[in-house]
Amino acid sequence: MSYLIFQNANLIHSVDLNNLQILENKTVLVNQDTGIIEKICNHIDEISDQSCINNAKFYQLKSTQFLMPGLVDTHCHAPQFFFTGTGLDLPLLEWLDKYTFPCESKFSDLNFAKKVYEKSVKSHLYCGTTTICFFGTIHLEATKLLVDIIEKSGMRGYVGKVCMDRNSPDWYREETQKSLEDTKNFIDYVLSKQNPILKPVVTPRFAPTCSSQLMLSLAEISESHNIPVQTHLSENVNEVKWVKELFSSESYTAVYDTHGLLNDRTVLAHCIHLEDDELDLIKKRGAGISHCPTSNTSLQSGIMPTRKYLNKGLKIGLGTDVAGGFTPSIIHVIRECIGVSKLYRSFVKSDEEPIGLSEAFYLATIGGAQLLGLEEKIGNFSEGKEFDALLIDFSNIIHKNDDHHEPNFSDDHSLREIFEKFIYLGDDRNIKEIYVKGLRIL
Ligand SMILES: O=c1[nH]c(=O)c2nc[nH]c2[nH]1
Ligand SMILES: [Zn+2]
Repeated sequence: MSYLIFQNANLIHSVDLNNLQILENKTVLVNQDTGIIEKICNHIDEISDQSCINNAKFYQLKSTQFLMPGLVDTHCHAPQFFFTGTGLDLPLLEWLDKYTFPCESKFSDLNFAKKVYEKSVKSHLYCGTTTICFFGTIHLEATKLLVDIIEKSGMRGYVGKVCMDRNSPDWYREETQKSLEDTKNFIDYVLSKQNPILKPVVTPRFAPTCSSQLMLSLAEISESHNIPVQTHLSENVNEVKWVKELFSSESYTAVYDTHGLLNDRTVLAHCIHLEDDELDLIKKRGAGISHCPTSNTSLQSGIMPTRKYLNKGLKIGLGTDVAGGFTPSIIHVIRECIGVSKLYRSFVKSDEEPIGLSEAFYLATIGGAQLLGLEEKIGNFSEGKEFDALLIDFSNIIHKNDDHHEPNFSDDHSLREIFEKFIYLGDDRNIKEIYVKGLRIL
């Protein structure tokens, strides 16, 4: 057995939605073979098994450093990295036609796919994302390649081959049967890797581009393999109207439910314009929501009423939704989550408390883990969980604006303040090391 022992470690993590715990000067014992955090204590003497200590690699952390859980991105499009930061002048349906479908159609070319996917995966990892839930494209081989690239990176990856058999250009659309066969082949491919940190996801793009037959059969595949589902729900008012027309349905959420796609493994991106009965249905089925505020602002989609959903007890994680969202950074999405909920309070509902920093951080870690069914494994530093962590250093970084980045831990600022500064002012340059399941991957 090999072990890691961190000494003088400051740890910052969420215990629950309202409880950000800051632990100073701890000793952390991680078993690198299992990836599990075996002990968090005040002093190495409290580790009773001497063989752990004899087989350990020691890290002495500085007072300017802290460990926080790896970030969870619960909704993102790997191919759209190609046009991130461009084409944000249109709302959803027009944006899909003008920018998204033309870009994604290029992933039939595996050389192009390799080039983009390597950069896409790296860009998320560098921002501190250790678990990511990706949409690929409709192409089987390119989406398999995406899985290979994630595996090589060492990240935890949930990946779906996109399914869509109508209402898109004929050069970016599948035959229903081929979509189903490729989905099954994709699932077999990922499962055959027997890699516990990789999971296939059944991925109907969204109701407008999926026939009833496709969605019903995808639901069966998800059920028979016990595999998660990801899709988009209620992002844009014209989209909602279109879905109601296409399916003569009382609600958008009911469309997924009547096709068997709503269950406790389902990740629903956006969920902005939902009626109360739709929220009740999502809750009843145990499905959860990926909140993507950066994207929602960029595509003029609206503001998700996060406080209301939290009060309902819905599962919520955060998503970058690149390239509707322009940044691969979940840290940035934390800021946006707080920012849009303040706007919501100012302009929509003055009696709803905005989301605070501790809560947004919870959503980016434990919330995301819950949404992906990983709450027993990751999300914080409880003993017995797997060690997915970022080592943050707020010193020794050459930033052009050093005034922001050279606080003195012990003299001028509390650890809590340093943490807040990192969330609002920090970036990938402050992320010194990244661990997944006990292994250093960056
Ligand atoms: O933000 C989004 N990005 C997409 O690619 C997409 N497809 C359907 N609905 C979508 N929403
Ligand atoms: Zn999306």
